[in-house]
Amino acid sequence: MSFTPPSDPKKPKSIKVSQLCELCHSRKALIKRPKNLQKICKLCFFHVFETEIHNTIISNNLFEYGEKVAVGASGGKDSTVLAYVLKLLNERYNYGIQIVLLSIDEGIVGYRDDSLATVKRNKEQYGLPLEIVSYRELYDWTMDEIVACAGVRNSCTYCGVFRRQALDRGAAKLGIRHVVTGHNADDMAETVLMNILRGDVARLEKSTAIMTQSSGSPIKRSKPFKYSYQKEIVLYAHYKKLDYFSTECTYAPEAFRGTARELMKNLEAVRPSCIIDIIYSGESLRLKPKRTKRAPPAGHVEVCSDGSVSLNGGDFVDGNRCERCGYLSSNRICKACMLLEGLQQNRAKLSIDRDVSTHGAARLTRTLEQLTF
Ligand SMILES: Nc1ncnc2c1ncn2[C@@H]1O[C@H](COP(=O)(O)OP(=O)(O)OP(=O)(O)O)[C@@H](O)[C@H]1O
Repeated sequence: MSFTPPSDPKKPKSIKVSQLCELCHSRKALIKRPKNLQKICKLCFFHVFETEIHNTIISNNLFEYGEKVAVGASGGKDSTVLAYVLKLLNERYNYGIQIVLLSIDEGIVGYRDDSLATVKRNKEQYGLPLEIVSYRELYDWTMDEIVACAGVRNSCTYCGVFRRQALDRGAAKLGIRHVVTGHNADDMAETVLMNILRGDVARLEKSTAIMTQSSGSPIKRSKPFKYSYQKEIVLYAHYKKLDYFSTECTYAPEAFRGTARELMKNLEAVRPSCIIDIIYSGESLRLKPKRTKRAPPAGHVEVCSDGSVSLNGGDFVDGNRCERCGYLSSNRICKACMLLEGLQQNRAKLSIDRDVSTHGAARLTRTLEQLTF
């Protein structure tokens, strides 16, 4: 491509060749791509970023024409960029999908309420319908209450199980069978690393799948940002001036995930391609066939030495429904109901004041501190 002359011919700016975009060779390079350190201009960055996501969508046949798709919208950078880019690509390439924003309100005062305000603005900005489903309406618990009852240590376990099911139930309510989330390449690599370090072979096998579907559930999940670097998502949101919420969750990430994240960041600083390389390694692993092991009894909840909760719902039955809540579950009792049972036993013991409308977790924590056992 030819060199673009400066806009004011009287004041010619000498652009060093090294400062020109390495892709169009005409505009000034403004961004060093975190993925491959290429120096490129803003327009080429938008183009490559969007095109790589389009290629991921097409090469993995993520969407069917006419399909209704729910974007798991948390108001954070990843899902905000996902909603924006999906709408743009859907119009540009005519995927023929109908996009809906689906948000889960976990009930974390001072965090999720603020991020949901962002999603409500995104709804207007992008002209997309929004559905909000809350833990309170589904489980009669908020995350603030759960943390006050079960402690902050296991909060990610509870939140993860409930959010997963809540997204499914929210989608089912809307008659949607496909949920897309903003999980990015960094999240993927981090998960592969964590599973390797834990020796969790069963999870390792599934951790790089772009599309997943639980047995017994009609709802599939996909991750169009599987190969998109977090730093590039942030850059895109910044240069596109997207409206997103950037505060970390009140409850710190699971300690081990935090350590794996730190390790990934250090590795990326030395060798940026290691994020993609870890994903490729995960995809290429061939695991030994599994040995069958006798399952613990149904409803068994085991707290491991690292504080994590291991769940077992007994015999695996495809297409089953949970005996308690009636929602689709591959186990006799779904994971959410197993966790709820433990929480309810604690609630009965502690008789926690449920009115958290004013002070959230702080109020409940104080209530707990006043109790004697
Ligand atoms: N409360 C929620 N409601 C709907 N979807 C959610 C919610 N929380 C998370 N998700 C979905 O799961 C993805 C990964 O969530 P995670 O908690 O890891 O947040 P994240 O990496 O900070 O992403 P984001 O920047 O979108 O918040 C999000 O991108 C989003 O698609």
